[in-house]
Amino acid sequence: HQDILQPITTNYAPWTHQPVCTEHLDAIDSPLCVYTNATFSNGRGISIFTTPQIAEEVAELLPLQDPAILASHGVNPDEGPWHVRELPGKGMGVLAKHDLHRGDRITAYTPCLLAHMENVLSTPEREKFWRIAIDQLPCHSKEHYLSLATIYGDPSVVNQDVVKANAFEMQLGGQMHLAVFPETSRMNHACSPNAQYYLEPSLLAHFVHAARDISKDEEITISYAPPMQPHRARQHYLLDAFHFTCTCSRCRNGKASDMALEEIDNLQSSLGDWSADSTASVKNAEALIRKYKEEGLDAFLDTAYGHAALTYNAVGSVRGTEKYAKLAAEAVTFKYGPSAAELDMWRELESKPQRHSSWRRRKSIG
Ligand SMILES: C[S@@+](CC[C@H](N)C(=O)[O-])C[C@H]1O[C@@H](n2cnc3c(N)ncnc32)[C@H](O)[C@@H]1O
Repeated sequence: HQDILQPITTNYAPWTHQPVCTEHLDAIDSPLCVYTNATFSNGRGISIFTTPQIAEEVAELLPLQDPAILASHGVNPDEGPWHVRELPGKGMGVLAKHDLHRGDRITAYTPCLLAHMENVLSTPEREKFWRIAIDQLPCHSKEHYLSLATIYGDPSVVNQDVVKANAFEMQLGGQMHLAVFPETSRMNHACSPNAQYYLEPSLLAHFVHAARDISKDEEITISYAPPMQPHRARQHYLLDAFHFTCTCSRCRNGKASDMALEEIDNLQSSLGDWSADSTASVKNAEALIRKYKEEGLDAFLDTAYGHAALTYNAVGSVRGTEKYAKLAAEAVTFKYGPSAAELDMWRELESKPQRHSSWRRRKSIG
């Protein structure tokens, strides 16, 4: 009975349970196994359904090697500047506990489930393994997971249903995985969201920051759908993937929002045209930023700020370049995280505008 009484052993370290595996799957040339660390991050726990090779890579990541690393990055706090409430027509939602400023961190959490994206297993087979993954989590995490929203409401596939309604995609070991972050899962969608998220796979974490100022008791929203797609395409995507009809401000005025997108598109084409007869101008760059803000697209301003930085540099304005390269870097950080590849370029442009290939390239245009 010793084994039964002590199911948690160190034999599989850092995993606390013996991995449970499928047979070899030819399509991915590997089995997939459930790996659980039930003590992860002060007993929050984490279960990963992935290949043995990727599990080895994950086991080497800092959060599994050094228990203090997540806390030092402010990940998995006990509480944050938000609370959950029932909202008319949306189920639960997340509201701001107090006023928030653009750039403030809202949530930072690790997932309780990470599952390799595949279409090899049958639905019942996948459910069997994902159920083991969730069952092996500490009680409070399992309960939290099973309390989340579902799409179909079919209890026989509840573990997949929760993933369908709540998962984000996270790249691990070169393969896409689905990740469920229970706290962040309560955030609803808006096509003009006031918050922006990014994933940091090296920390196994998901971060959300305010994309503009948010008032106390205002709902905190993120975008589930590509925000620059036309109204019909966004609606279609949300209905198909999440089974709801979006009634956000941009969707209530679908025609106006499509016209604004067209204007944005035209301005971006003009600013991206480096030929001699380009209509690019700093006036157009400023108009583009205004248009993004009017549409509530603050979370996606990196593109507009980037155009502005290059346009100001192209007419030899160091001040304009510095201002917008800095804002572009900041917007990129909110959207892709502090290790985003584009950051170096904007920082370089901000510190040495004259060295950039765009310097005075349109010196005749004002
Ligand atoms: C990730 S969950 C968001 C939290 C969810 N409202 C809850 O009660 O847990 C996704 C589900 O929330 C609902 N939802 C999200 N955004 C919505 C919106 N803008 N309008 C209506 N329902 C929404 C949909 O049912 C969707 O499938």
